Amino acid sequence: MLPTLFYLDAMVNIENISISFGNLTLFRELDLQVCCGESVCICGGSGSGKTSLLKAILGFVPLSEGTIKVDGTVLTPKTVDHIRKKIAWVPQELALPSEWVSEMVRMPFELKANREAGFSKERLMEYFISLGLEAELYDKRVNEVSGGQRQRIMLAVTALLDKPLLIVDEPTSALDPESCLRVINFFKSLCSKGMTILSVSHDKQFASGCDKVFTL
Ligand SMILES: Nc1ncnc2c1ncn2[C@@H]1O[C@H](COP(=O)(O)OP(=O)(O)OP(=O)(O)O)[C@@H](O)[C@H]1O
Repeated sequence: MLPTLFYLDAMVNIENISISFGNLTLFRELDLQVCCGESVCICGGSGSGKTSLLKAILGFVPLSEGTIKVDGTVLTPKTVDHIRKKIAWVPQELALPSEWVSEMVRMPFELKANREAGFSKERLMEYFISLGLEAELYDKRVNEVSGGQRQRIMLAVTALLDKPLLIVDEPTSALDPESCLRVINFFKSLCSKGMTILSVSHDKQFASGCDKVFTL
């Protein structure tokens, strides 16, 4: 009975997957389980396939073998839209085409997969405080905020989407140790509310603040 219970509690269940691009095989027969409410960080050398693994969970990169289940649903072309609705995704390079921060923070709520989520400036401001962001940033132009501020603004927005699974690529790459600690604590508070977080990072400080580290 125990294995069944374990799988019921897995938010992400990756079994025996391999990913290749033409002749380039990134990895073979990989298994990974991420339980509900857990924060897991994927580490590994540059080019080892960390981002490709995240994209495979979102259905953007095909598998050459194996299966991925998200919240109990096997990822297939038929289920991919349903699965994407459960995921808030923060890519490494964020280029949202907005002039103002106040516009940029609303853009993810206009996507088809996020229509059920409601934007709340009040909650966003609470997340700004947790992440050490000044409220005034909300009324600035996007080109007036730093890379590290933009990174944390997008983490706050993504949390606001209220999805069960948050997938983040290099959340602290532009942050100093103090801001990194704020992100670690922010993620801990999201996990304590039941959110599951899967991230990719080269940052040892960030990785040490996650529940588990998986090396690719
Ligand atoms: N769509 C694609 N088509 C062909 N090759 C690709 C594609 N996407 C990624 N690759 C290649 O796959 C390899 C792994 O890329 P990936 O971005 O997953 O690595 P990574 O571990 O996240 O790297 P980094 O730490 O440098 O960000 C790289 O050699 C990359 O060039």
